[in-house]
Amino acid sequence: MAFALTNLLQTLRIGSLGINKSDASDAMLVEKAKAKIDLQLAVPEITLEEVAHHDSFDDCWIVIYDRVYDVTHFLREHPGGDDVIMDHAGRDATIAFHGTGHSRHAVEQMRQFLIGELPPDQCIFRTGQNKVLSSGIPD
Ligand code: HEM
Repeated sequence: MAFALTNLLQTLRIGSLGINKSDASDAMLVEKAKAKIDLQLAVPEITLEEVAHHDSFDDCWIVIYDRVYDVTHFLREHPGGDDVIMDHAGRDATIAFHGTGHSRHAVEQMRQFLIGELPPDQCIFRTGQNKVLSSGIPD
């Protein structure tokens, strides 16, 4: 299903380059397809208390912008070193992550480690007036 939707998105992108198609209707279809893909990426809620249990080199979760990432297998490959991530193992690493000024590539790479999101009452970046506004951070 995801494969089919990806194909659809690619087809529409090519179509909207100008071959007799309404850009507006293309855009609408793309938005609908994206929404379906987003639904498929839905992840479970994980509390900060649960995250705190995963604070070791062999089992390392971190929170970035209210989302939970299992970076256990990424630690050794991290271009910035394993120690800087281990400093935040089992905890919120948002400020450190953002302060380092990670590239768009890093933000994209992060998606593959996503395992959950904080419950709404523990979110501090994506709730109420505090919606994340930084460019490059996943929607
Ligand atoms: C899943 C989470 C993370 C991913 C996918 C990730 C990815 C990357 C990547 C791809 C780079 C190379 C430079 C770039 O493209 O921006 C990098 C560098 C770096 N990262 Fe991360 N990172 C993550 C978490 C963190 C955290 C939590 C810290 C905490 C301080 C951190 C600190 C650094 C540092 C210090 C560098 C080196 C910057 C430099 O030498 O210019 N990263 N990271």
